[in-house]
Amino acid sequence: MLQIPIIDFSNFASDDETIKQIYQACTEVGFMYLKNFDISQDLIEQVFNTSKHFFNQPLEIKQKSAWSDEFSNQGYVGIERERLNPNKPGDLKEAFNITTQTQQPYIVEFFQACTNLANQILEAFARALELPVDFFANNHNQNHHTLRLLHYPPIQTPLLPEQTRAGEHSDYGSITLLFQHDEISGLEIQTASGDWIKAPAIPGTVVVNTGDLMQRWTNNKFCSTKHRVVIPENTNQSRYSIAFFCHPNDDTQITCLPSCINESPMYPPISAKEYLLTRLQSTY
Ligand SMILES: O=C(O)CCC(=O)C(=O)O
Ligand SMILES: [Fe+2]
Repeated sequence: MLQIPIIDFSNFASDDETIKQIYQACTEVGFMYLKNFDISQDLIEQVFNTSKHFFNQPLEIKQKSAWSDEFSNQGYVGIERERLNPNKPGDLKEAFNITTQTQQPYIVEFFQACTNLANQILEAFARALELPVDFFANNHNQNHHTLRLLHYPPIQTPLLPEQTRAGEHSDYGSITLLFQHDEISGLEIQTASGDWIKAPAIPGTVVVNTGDLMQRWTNNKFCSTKHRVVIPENTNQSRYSIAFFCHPNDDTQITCLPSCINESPMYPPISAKEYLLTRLQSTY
């Protein structure tokens, strides 16, 4: 049975064994849990508190900072507005997208901490693929990342057929860091054989998954695994999570890496910006 590995990240810079584990996770699962990474649990807790405080406000207040378009891709996204699976009903969640323009103190600090961790992970990926260590990080230095606070409210209305908290999808960017809270899980990932396995919250860890652009870049060596958030048994509880979506620089051409190609590349080159805009346009 396929499992999502838990990898100790503390010695990533010097330990080849860590790099091997990361390579295996990216090629076989597309998901991993990291523990002993450099973001304090206190800071993560502060951001969850900020998130709860924000979503607790009346809808009229939240709507004042409503998401307006995929070009700025920031602000409040109301319940059922987004369909991560465009063929299914709207997702039973609300979200707040944050880019580098935000001023809120804990958020600014957390955004920076996530950027640093993402760069370390990108460095580990480069080593795993025997590329120059700063290959991926150099293509991510213009800060096009998005931090997303997510709230899945208690289910109060009857569900539409096949409606869920987040429809099955793969992430669009290069990597995603996902912080889960409490025991109220629901995150599931799809294995190559099509089964769904649970990805519960594990205290002290961050979930890391590789997105579509990383899959393209590596010519399918690293997998962009489908995942979803299902309705829990106890429908009265809220679920909170925080996702940090890493995006390469807008003008980075995502061209299959020669070292990952056996016969011919599986994808034509595409700029990171063009790919992300196309995907965002299909989900709102
Ligand atoms: O909330 C979660 O656990 C996952 C959310 C997710 O997959 C996404 O927003 O892309
Ligand atoms: Fe996702």
